[in-house]
Amino acid sequence: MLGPRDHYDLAIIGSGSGNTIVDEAFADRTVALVERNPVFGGTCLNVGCIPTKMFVLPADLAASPATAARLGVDLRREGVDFGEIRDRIFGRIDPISAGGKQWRQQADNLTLFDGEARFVGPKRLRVGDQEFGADEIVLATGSSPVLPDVPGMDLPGVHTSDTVMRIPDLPGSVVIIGGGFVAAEFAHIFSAFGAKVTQISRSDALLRAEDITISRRFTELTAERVTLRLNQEIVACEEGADGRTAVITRDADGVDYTYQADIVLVATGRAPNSAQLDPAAGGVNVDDAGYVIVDDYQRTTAEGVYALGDVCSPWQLKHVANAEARVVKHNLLHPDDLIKSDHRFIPHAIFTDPQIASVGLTEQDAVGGGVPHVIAIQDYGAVAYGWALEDTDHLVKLIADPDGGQLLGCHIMGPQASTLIQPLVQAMTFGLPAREMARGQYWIHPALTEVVENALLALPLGGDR
Ligand SMILES: Cc1cc2nc3c(=O)[nH]c(=O)nc-3n(C[C@H](O)[C@H](O)[C@H](O)COP(=O)(O)OP(=O)(O)OC[C@H]3O[C@@H](n4cnc5c(N)ncnc54)[C@H](O)[C@@H]3O)c2cc1C
Ligand SMILES: NC(=O)c1ccc[n+]([C@@H]2O[C@H](COP(=O)([O-])OP(=O)(O)OC[C@H]3O[C@@H](n4cnc5c(N)ncnc54)[C@H](O)[C@@H]3O)[C@@H](O)[C@H]2O)c1
Repeated sequence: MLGPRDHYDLAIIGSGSGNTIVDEAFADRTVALVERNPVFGGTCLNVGCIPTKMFVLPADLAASPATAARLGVDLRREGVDFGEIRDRIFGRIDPISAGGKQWRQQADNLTLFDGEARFVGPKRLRVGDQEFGADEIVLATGSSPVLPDVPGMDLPGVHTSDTVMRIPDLPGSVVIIGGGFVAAEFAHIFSAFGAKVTQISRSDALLRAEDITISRRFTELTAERVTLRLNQEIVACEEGADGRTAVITRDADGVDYTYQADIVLVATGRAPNSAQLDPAAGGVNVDDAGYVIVDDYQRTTAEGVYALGDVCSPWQLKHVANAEARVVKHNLLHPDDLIKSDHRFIPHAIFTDPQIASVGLTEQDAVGGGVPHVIAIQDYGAVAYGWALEDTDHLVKLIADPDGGQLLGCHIMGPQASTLIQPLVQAMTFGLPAREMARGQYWIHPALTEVVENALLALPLGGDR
């Protein structure tokens, strides 16, 4: 490893997507890489996308007896070995994280700093008692869970997604606070594993940022699997009976309720890790929500300082952080030929039950923004593979421009949604109109992709189908 120096060519703060930038193309540059967490590799690898999805797959299997029964197959869930699942997941992830750190420590042009970085002046950083400057700096410090400002959030039974995947045993009961992505995924995981789940949301529907049809139907389906309490504010968490934790809530009429559970998962959003950087000292401006302000080239307001990922991207998605890291990498290597980030058609998927995937405008966006549009809703149950699934609940909803038929928004809820959405993302990104997409290619019969084909054909665009 390169010993600490007073000056580097490049400093990168954060070992998540920031760690993907430096490769052999940077061999002639001195690099400082700073990570405050002893665990290397950031959120996605250690406490985010990867371990959650590794829990979701066994949860899907654990939930499958109910689906199988509808099809005349008697599957029995004999049990879920939570400890075995947890240890298998982290037995795989932890060595990848440790290996990534070791690899960086061996690089002869890079110093790995263990500690929290902050600006002490323009292009000048402090980590612990060490101070150094850098010609260029990349802020890739991610985001952290935000907890409601109520008493009891520090009780031992209260978890966030950072800690809940390493608990010793499967809890008998879980209260989940929140109605967003994290809450949806963990409600599926814990309920499928057999825990009694109570989900509490302060609003009247789950996943309210999704298209209104999806949000409403998902809320109804969730209420069949977990105890769902809507329109309740969190008042406090307290120590409950028998070592459990009590969650106190209040409804719109001022009536208080108490829910007791073995553990509480707080999933009330994430905020960018910018304040600890003392960005003002480095000339870096942040917005009211704390996001570092960047231009299309990922440049901050301070010359030579770039930012990427959750610290500057309200989308808070790994594929966005990675794409922005590729832009920053290019721009560091080619200062005379800068490229822009493309934030036009960013998809996301929520790996809950049922899966949800989406890209582009929702119906409420289109209506609210006065955007001319037509809509098609295609049920899974109306295509051949949907018959095989005996599907009754799931759908594809498309929103398109009535002139020209360009797709404006695509929303899928049901099996394989995260995969089915990809050709629609492709069509939007490359400007392929709906009719041409439907009729300009073969669709494998009777694959589930026919639900996308039929949704495209159902758009009221006029002309021949
Ligand atoms: C439970 C969960 C599930 C998720 N699932 C998905 C998913 O399925 N798909 C998806 O696209 N996205 C998912 N996400 C979001 C995804 O994990 C993030 O968008 C992504 O990891 C952000 O990457 P990043 O590089 O910006 O930040 P991070 O990966 O968080 O990296 C930032 C790093 O910077 C370090 N750091 C912060 N401040 C400092 C400082 N001052 N000095 C030094 N180091 C610092 C942090 O310790 C951290 O290691 C999930 C998130 C969570 C929480
Ligand atoms: N599959 C994926 O891509 C995936 C999975 C998990 C997380 N993520 C990313 O991580 C981000 C954070 O996830 P999240 O679920 O924590 O946030 P979120 O923004 O998706 O949902 C937060 C929820 O908490 C509620 N809330 C906020 N403050 C509250 C309060 N004080 N009291 C009660 N409820 C409150 C909100 O109304 C909302 O329902 C997501 O936005 C997403 O970008 C992505």
